[in-house]
Amino acid sequence: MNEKVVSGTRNVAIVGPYLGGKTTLLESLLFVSGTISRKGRTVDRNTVADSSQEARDRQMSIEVCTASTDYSDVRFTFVDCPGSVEFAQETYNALIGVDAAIVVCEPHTNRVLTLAPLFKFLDDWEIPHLVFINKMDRANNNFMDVLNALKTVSSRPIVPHQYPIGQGEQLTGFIDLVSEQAYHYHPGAPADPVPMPEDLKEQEQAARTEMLEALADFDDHLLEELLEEINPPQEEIIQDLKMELGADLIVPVFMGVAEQDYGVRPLLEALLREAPDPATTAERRGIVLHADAPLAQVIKTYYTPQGGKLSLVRVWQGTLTDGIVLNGVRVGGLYRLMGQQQQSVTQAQAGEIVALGRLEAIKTGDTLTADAQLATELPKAEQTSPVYAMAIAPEKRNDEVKLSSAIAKLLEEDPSLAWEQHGDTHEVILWGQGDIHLQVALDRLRRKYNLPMTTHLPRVPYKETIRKTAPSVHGRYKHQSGGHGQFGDVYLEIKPLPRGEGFNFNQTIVGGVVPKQYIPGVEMGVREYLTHGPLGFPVVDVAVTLTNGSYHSVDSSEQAFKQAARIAMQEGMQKCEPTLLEPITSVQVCAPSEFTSKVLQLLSGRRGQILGYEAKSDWAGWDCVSAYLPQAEMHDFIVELRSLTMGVGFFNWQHDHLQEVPGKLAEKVLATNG
Ligand SMILES: Nc1nc2c(ncn2[C@@H]2O[C@H](COP(=O)(O)OP(=O)(O)OP(=O)(O)O)[C@@H](O)[C@H]2O)c(=O)[nH]1
Repeated sequence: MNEKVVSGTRNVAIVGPYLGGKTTLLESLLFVSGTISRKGRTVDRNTVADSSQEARDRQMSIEVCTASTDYSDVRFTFVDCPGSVEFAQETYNALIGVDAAIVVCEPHTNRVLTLAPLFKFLDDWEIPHLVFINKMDRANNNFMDVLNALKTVSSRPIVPHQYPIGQGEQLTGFIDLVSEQAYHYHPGAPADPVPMPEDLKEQEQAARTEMLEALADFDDHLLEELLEEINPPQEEIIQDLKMELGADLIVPVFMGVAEQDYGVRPLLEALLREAPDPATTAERRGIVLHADAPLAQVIKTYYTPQGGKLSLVRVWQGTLTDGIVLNGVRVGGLYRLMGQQQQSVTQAQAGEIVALGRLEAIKTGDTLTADAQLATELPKAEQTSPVYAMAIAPEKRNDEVKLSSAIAKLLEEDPSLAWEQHGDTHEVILWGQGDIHLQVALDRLRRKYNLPMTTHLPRVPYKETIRKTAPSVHGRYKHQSGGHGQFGDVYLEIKPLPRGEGFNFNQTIVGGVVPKQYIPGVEMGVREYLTHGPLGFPVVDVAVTLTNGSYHSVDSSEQAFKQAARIAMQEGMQKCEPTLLEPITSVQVCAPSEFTSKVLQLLSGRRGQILGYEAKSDWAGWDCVSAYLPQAEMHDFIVELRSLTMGVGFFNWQHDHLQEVPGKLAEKVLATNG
């Protein structure tokens, strides 16, 4: 298919907190630029993005979706990203491949904290971004107050680019602070220029001065003009906005009502004028352009409902063509995506975002080259660690064999999932970022792979140990049933070991009372018994010594000694005061410092042992609390942590040690697990 020739490309991510209106904004951007003639609505489940059944069912974005539109001879590829924290990894992986990001937020000062992790990521990765304050028809906070609140979560200066005329339901238009031109919004049509409202002149001047002063911090010429009270020419201001946004020095702020297309054309115009082009982005990322050498990076992997694999890539340099071999794999199809629709293209140039077909064994984040010599890995977004688990099993037993390959594909599509088959509980555990995240994964297993699953809370992998020594326990196995019989006879010492020492087996046999060839049988019998101790759990931190025994020259065998050892263990362990052990994780919980006392309470309320807390070194205004937390208390810890911290708190964890379960609680655990 012949494609329209355009003079430039911009790849722009649409990011921001949950339900801020990102998908609606994309719909509006496609509409005002003429790519779609009728807008869909998320409630009607007919938008270009959020086109998967899993997204439509929930009326929320669950993965990145791209759509392109040509505007004034430039091809914009927008990447609509999910807002829910449970799908943040999707957003981070995609942000690596764009030239700029529009941060969509709501005009509420008390919600800006939800932007903190996103701003942090954008700042750390130096991704040029601007803010679009959406839902201005619902604003109940003053515009400048929202701006000031935004300043508290951004390390870059927040710079007004527009000023609203009216507020909330009274919103009628905006003033462009560069041209000082006022506009009147019209539903479904471009805004009309109108005279500047007299009563807003003062506020407009104040906002404009704020913008110019912020720009002048990076431009001495502009600073001089301001000091000499010279009104700088518009071209100079636009040039500064372009340079300073492109270098991620400032964050310009726009506004509107995406649902009514208010403010969307000016946003598109600003992106056209001021957003950095792909070559500038590549240069800033330190990618030295060799025009002929293809270099791309995967920012998302999809498995289509038909089962085909698509790798969404940012082409950093060179040209990709269908059939090209990248990282040793032949590309089977080149597509531009419009939500779930694929449009075949013959080639993709440096700076484009396209989907490549059938790149088996290639993962999200991978750097793709045609020439192995050039294969230096481009940096990729850090992997978020899984914090929420569910045990899963196929509804139909025969499906067990299909499960691992289906899960492998799920993980390719969504690298923030993880899975394990637990060694002790034998459960298949699916790990992710929260309940919705895992429910989406289960829906995909059912729909795409015809694998309906049952779920339950993962069992806590309790273990047990002993408190006392049994110095000499006797086990005798004697069996006579025709032919030759079975005879094994042992004395064992069972002793507790310090925590974390595991298990060891010794023998102090003298005079061959238990012949050497039978001793491995004894150890086997002991080990087998210890997989399931008197309380029903695997036994740890125990030493068993074979001290004595006897044998029969005809009837003894390794098997008989194994049985004898089991008998001794069964009897002896009861005398050793078995006790229940629970896994304790070491957690690091991070949240804005205003929530630290709540985090401490949350941990203590869940039997956590606080080890201390300190300011998070790489994040001003955030604290990290270190603690030991019983794994039994971790299941919905993230849910409560998020609800206490406006959704921004997170934690990392790892198994640390085993610890005795306190008496009363142990009784409860044994009553429910026994
Ligand atoms: N009043 C008002 N509502 C809006 C506006 N823009 C979007 N909405 C509504 O806000 C809700 C969320 O919009 P979406 O576009 O799905 O939000 P989103 O940011 O894409 O959602 P996620 O990607 O799931 O985080 C929908 O009900 C929209 O109709 C707006 O400008 N004004």
